[in-house]
Amino acid sequence: MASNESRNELTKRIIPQMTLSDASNPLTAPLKMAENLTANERVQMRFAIEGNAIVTGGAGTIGLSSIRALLEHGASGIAIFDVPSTFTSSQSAIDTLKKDFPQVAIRLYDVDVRDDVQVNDRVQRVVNDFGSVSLLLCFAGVVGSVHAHEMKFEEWKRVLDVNLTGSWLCAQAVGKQMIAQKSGGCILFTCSISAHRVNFPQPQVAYNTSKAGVLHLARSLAAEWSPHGIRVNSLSPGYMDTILNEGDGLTACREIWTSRNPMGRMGDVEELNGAVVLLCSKRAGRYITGIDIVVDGGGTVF
Ligand SMILES: NC(=O)c1ccc[n+]([C@@H]2O[C@H](COP(=O)([O-])OP(=O)(O)OC[C@H]3O[C@@H](n4cnc5c(N)ncnc54)[C@H](O)[C@@H]3O)[C@@H](O)[C@H]2O)c1
Ligand SMILES: OC[C@@H](O)C(O)[C@H](O)CO
Repeated sequence: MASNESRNELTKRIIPQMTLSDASNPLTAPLKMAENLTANERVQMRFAIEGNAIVTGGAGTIGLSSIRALLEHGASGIAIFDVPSTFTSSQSAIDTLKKDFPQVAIRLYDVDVRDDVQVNDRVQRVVNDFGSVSLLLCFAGVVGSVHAHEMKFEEWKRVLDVNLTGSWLCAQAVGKQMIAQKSGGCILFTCSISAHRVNFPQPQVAYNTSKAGVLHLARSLAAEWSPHGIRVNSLSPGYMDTILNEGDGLTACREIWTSRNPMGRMGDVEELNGAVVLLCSKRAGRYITGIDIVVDGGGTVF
């Protein structure tokens, strides 16, 4: 087994800009826990969220719920990336967040995650506004239920462009910034149980494929960016009780989904937040990278 030092030399030889055991890499620096803390303070510290977060699709149902969890655990700033129409429909929920966390800057950025120019521009604006970015959570996503043999190319492209290419563009723009900051970072993508097995009964070849792509995107970036102190993971929700699962024939599918779930129900978005906090916390999540957490009430066991 290669020692950390010899692995570092090897890594540097192959990819010279990488620095696995650089003292500034938060993933290899010694783990310090402050002394003289109460048990409660230790718990809080373990699950603390540190720094500023960019949250794509942050004005959507799961995005807003996750932002609340990040704020409850100490995030210092939130940049929400979403489209104008969703900012309008979620205006009152965003106002409530701002009222509940008056000490934290919560800023909105209109961005279509499919557009690399927009994505890079908005990430730069976040850096100008907040000074730095420590976390990226990608929730921006669309769903489509069309039979494969009837699907138009535009529909395939719509789903793949938002779910897979959009996740990649945001991760690349933020990852470059994190590497330049030299203080590590954390990226969390949203997959789905459909990244693991095909959704049924709704025909969702583009959606399923996009989410399986995101799963491997997370693993690939975890492998490449650990030497820069950046952890990359993904979350796979099962069927959650959200508007994404209404309309387009999906409401009728709910009975089938719940009948195939050991808990016999859909999930509440709050039930995702334990996994979100674990994966995003600098201490509790420190040795976790390249994994996917499935939160589905056991929906993938049979
Ligand atoms: N709800 C579920 O059951 C479920 C299950 C598994 C995975 N997911 C995934 O979780 C994520 C969030 O889902 P949700 O239930 O909160 O749905 P949602 O529709 O409430 O949220 C999706 C968000 O993405 C935004 N978005 C869409 N296209 C965009 C674009 N081009 N640029 C920027 N933003 C864009 C939307 O405006 C919206 O705010 C999605 O990626 C979805 O695939 C959801
Ligand atoms: O697989 C579950 C989800 O990804 C999603 O809620 C569903 O596919 C939308 O129809």
